[in-house]
Amino acid sequence: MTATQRVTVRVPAKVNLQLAVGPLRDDGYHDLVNVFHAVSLFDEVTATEPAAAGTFTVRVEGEAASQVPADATNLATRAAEALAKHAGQIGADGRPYGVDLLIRKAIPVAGGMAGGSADAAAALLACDALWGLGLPREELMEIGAGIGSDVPFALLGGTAVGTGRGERLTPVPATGAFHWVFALADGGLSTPRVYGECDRIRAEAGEEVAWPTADEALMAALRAGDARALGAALANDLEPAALALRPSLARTLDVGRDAGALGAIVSGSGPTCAFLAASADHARELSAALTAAGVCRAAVTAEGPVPGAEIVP
Ligand SMILES: C[C@](O)(CO)[C@H](O)COP(=O)(O)OP(=O)(O)OC[C@H]1O[C@@H](n2ccc(N)nc2=O)[C@H](O)[C@@H]1O
Ligand SMILES: Nc1ncnc2c1ncn2[C@@H]1O[C@H](COP(=O)(O)OP(=O)(O)OP(=O)(O)O)[C@@H](O)[C@H]1O
Repeated sequence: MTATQRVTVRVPAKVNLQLAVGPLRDDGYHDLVNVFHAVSLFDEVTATEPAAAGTFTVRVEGEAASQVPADATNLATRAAEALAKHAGQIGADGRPYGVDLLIRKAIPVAGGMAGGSADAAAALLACDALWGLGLPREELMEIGAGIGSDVPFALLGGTAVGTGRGERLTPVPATGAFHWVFALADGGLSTPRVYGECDRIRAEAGEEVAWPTADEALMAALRAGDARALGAALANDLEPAALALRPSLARTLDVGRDAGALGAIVSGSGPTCAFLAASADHARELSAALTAAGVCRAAVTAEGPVPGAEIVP
């Protein structure tokens, strides 16, 4: 261990600007073109030296804490244990690596905004610092990919295209800031269930599943910082599946569109819905309209892109 006794990392949620889902692979995953965008809705993960060397514990605070497992299945704990294994289990001082993790949750749970993946990414960065490993971020991203497809992006942040199962990332140059509103839903949706429903809908329609490709109009909108063009280009192949599993989301999307959103989309596997606004003021208006219509548990505003996981000084 180093002299550092406690490290806190702040980590953003994501929204998928384009989620093109290709054919189902033999390993149960789908090849994707996944345009990730990090937004200013953050979890915080604090890593502290454990009372007993070699132990891994986790506590969760926040409104949704009861929905998050506080045991070895927590994605943050799994990430810390994977990092300890990667580093050879025993520190330079001869003691086995271990950590007490505290997660302060603000990202909706099972909401399609990669909250669990964000916590895993934060735990990797926090334990790397706590244990004095100093691994390059690329190496942490590789370890993260073993925990979940969305984990590497939470370490990278900004806007990036993910290929493969979403873990192979290329940053996308984007100009300016985009203003978002997120309509949070009661309860979550299971990611494997939503992918399964997507496969079922496609099989029923007898569709040939195309190889996913990046949308050039979307890339141009990002380069130009053109919110109107970006709003028109937002696309999510998982949306029909999320709507089939949670039909009430159709009305949430309609209310946002009617209130003048530049784009309205289910975020990732849902059930959070994302709305692109023209300005910060417009985002506040949209948020008020969604709340007044009673089509969400809560509406929150955020900006993107923001950096990936960062140590809080
Ligand atoms: C929906 C998204 O959040 C969009 O960014 C991601 O694709 C899901 O990423 P994630 O939650 O990190 O997912 P993982 O933990 O890697 O995988 C969970 C499950 O989702 C499905 N899955 C995930 C990623 C992918 N490219 N194809 C899939 O079919 C698989 O059933 C997999 O068993
Ligand atoms: N640290 C964590 N935070 C939230 N959920 C966790 C965590 N660790 C494990 N989980 C479990 O993972 C499930 C999915 O949580 P998560 O919030 O990551 O979903 P999501 O945002 O829909 O994911 P994605 O957008 O990556 O598909 C939860 O229902 C919970 O049981």
